[in-house]
Amino acid sequence: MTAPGTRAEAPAEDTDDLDVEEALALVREPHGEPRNDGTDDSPARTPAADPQAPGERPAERHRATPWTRARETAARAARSRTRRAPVSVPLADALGLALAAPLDALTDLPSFDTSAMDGWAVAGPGPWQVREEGVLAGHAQPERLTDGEAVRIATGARIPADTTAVLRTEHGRIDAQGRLHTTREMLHGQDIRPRGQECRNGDQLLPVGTLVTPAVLGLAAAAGYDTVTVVPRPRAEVLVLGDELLTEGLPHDGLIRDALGPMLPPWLRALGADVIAVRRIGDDARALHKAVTRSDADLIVTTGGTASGPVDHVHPVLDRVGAELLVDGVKVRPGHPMLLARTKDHQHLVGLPGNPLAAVSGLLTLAEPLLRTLAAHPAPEPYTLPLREPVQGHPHDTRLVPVVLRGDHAVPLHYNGPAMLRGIAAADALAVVPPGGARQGEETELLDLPWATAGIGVCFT
Ligand SMILES: Nc1nc2c(c(=O)[nH]1)N[C@H]1C(S)=C(S)[C@@H](COP(=O)(O)OP(=O)(O)OC[C@H]3O[C@@H](n4cnc5c(N)ncnc54)[C@H](O)[C@@H]3O)O[C@H]1N2
Ligand code: MOO
Repeated sequence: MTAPGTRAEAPAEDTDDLDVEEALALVREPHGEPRNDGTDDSPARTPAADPQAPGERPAERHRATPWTRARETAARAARSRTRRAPVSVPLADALGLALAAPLDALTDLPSFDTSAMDGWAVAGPGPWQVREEGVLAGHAQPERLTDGEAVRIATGARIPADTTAVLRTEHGRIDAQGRLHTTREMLHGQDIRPRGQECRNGDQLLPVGTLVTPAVLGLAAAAGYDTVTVVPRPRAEVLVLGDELLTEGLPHDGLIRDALGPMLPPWLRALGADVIAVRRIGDDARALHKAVTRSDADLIVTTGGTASGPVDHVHPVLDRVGAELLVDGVKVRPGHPMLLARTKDHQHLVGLPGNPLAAVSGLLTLAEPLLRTLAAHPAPEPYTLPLREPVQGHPHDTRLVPVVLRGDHAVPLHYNGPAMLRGIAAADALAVVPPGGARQGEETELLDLPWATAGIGVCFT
């Protein structure tokens, strides 16, 4: 936690400077005018000209991992551990998981010769005598037809033996003698779906690793499955740190509402995790130590306490449990104090900074590649769009800036300071702005947000 007075007590190089992200948020309004309308959460100041980022000690810069490498490290960390055993789950629980076994057809599809249309099953050339009883879908095997005979048939019904074609209702006419005539030329086998047209029993329908979408669920059911074998969701536990956090009501007396407790669990679920617990730890090193050592989650996500204030307990606790720090700071704004550690053989910890947008940045930089790899999900295809407005860059670090997608452009949003959620709450994606910034019209990589690509109902299961 950033304790009251921390900045005042910090070494001279840290004291006066704004965090660069906060400063940039002030000056990146249209026409490059400094903003002074009270909508940012930092005092109206201009950024320092010093190329060393404000609020940052040289040692931190040296240690911090470049953004792209940090993401690769997180994915590699997940690959380096043994994957959990595949599980068999009912179709209703499989959405969003990856297949751990190929989906092989358990039957021919269709499993019997089927009528593709409502009409008549006919045998031989017309006109045909129409039988009295029709054939409906789901009913017993109909009687064989003889040449010159027809029978009423519904879409999906079994084709009687010796049927030569199905005549659609709209292409047939019954004369005064009750005989059926076709009004069109008919082909042999027309509008019959032959057994095995889509697949034969044992054919591979989908390979290992396929993401279970609603369409996959439909195919699996059609092919005879009640359960599918999938890679289990990685289990995540969220530890919310900070004595200043309220879980309800209005902020008061220096206390603020916990924004991350409500935000992270559904977001982690959208990233493929099963959130097994959310614990409030306060600023209590012993409680944090206990929670970390007792957890059997695949991923522990902490919020806050990553910096070096008097109650920032994440580093000391990681030291104490003998964790291996894989990433200790990332060259990204916001969120540079984020970290990734291996706490046990099969467990990692992502430390998200407490500032809410910085936490989002940590979530997408470290937790997303880790969870995606544990869940055996494919990496999203990188894509770019031109920026509608220029975005000022950090001198050394990547910036992640909330944008909305409008037509063929990404439009940067305001309210993108590290402590703000107003921009991201309206955003479709985060633009990955390289060190030095991006010009108007410059093609810029985008990270989609889960609700923009899949919709809340699909993703946040
Ligand atoms: N001397 C330095 N101070 C700070 C530095 C630095 O480099 N040197 N970095 C700043 C940056 S950048 C960030 S980001 C934060 C990260 O700090 P922590 O991870 O230790 O986070 P806290 O100090 O606990 O909290 C920061 C801020 O966020 C608020 N917060 C915390 N948890 C929540 C929550 N669940 N919901 C809403 N808001 C939360 C907290 O009250 C603080 O205002 O450190 C800077 N300081
Ligand atoms: O720049 Mo910090 O990393 O506020 O988020």
